[in-house]
Amino acid sequence: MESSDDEAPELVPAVFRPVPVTIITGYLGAGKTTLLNYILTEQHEKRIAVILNEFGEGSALERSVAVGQAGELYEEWLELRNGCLCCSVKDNGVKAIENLMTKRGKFDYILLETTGLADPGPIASIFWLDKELGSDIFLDGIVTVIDSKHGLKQLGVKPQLETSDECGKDSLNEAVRQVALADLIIVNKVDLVNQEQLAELKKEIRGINGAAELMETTRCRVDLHRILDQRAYTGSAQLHRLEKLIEDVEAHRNLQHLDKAVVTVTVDVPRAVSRSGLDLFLQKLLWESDSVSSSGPPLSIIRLKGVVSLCNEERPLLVQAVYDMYDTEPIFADVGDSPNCRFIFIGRGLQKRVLEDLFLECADHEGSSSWR
Ligand SMILES: Nc1nc2c(ncn2[C@@H]2O[C@H](COP(=O)(O)OP(=O)(O)OP(=O)(O)O)[C@@H](O)[C@H]2O)c(=O)[nH]1
Ligand SMILES: [Zn+2]
Repeated sequence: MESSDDEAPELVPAVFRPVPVTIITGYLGAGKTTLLNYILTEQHEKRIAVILNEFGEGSALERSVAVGQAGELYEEWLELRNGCLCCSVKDNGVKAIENLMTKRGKFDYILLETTGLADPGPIASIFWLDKELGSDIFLDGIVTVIDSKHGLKQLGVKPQLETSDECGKDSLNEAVRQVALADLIIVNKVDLVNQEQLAELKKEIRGINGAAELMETTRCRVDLHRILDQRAYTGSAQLHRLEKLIEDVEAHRNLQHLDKAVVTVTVDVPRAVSRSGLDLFLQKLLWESDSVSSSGPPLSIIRLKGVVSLCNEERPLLVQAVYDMYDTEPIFADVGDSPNCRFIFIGRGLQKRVLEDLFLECADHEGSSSWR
């Protein structure tokens, strides 16, 4: 067949908006699938795609399902490579999402359920690492479900003995990592415990992550508006959110024990920072943490959020990190005459003073930085 120049294209490419992804994590049996099903049946506004990441015995399959408004399902099964969970999860996660993206336009939200033993960090980082995917989708937030009855035991009230696994990553209890990385924590199965047990668990959770929102549920029945569209990793709303978070963290400060493995610490400095100073600070903190604290326990960051005023810039910068990866985004907010830099750090071996000193040491740094 011949084609002529004046032939009009039959299809005009649709303009898609980036799709938000909410990661649902939580220890074995906490209620992740219950939450997923609840969301799928309760909400009627969005067309939701689901990626399940079940590493069951024998059948290592990853499944992604897109649910249309009319209830129709689009299913996708992906074979998972054998091998170490934390190493393969990124590749497979990317694969699952890419597969799903071929059905773009059929859904406007993605829920991703991790296996109960997964560290959500590597999965969350997919959305930052892959710039191509980054224009299609973005991380909306991490929701961690906790079993009220077994949560304390799973968190290991005493800090775990730290050993190394094959991946060279020291094995911090996965349940603790899930709590540390959460933007929203659902304390589920409250029907199975009494008030004292619940209070003790909440205290433990707050001791680890003082910055996440916390909700109590039975069968994960929650107000869906508080789960979906959190925008925990993007946008100007973060400034106000962060202010509130810092208040919350400070309010829970007395719950934090020094011997705790993972804690939340806030730092608030009433000054601006140079762009290269900020990069230097983040790089030292996240990539060269061994050299940061000379005394005390080794420092490691699991999660970081911050809003900083930059020298010679009107717009402040939103800073986010998950483990050793960080990202920055200018936000629309007026810093006015009182520039400042505020951070929330969640991690191990964190001392407010050490973090403040490191920041001040880097703040005026001028020079080229190859990383932005
Ligand atoms: N009593 C009680 N049981 C619950 C509640 N929420 C969930 N369950 C039950 O707990 C069990 C585990 O729930 P799931 O939703 O499958 O948990 P999950 O986190 O997806 O589990 P895995 O995927 O195996 O890690 C199921 O039998 C649920 O019916 C609750 O609030 N109270
Ligand atoms: Zn499940």
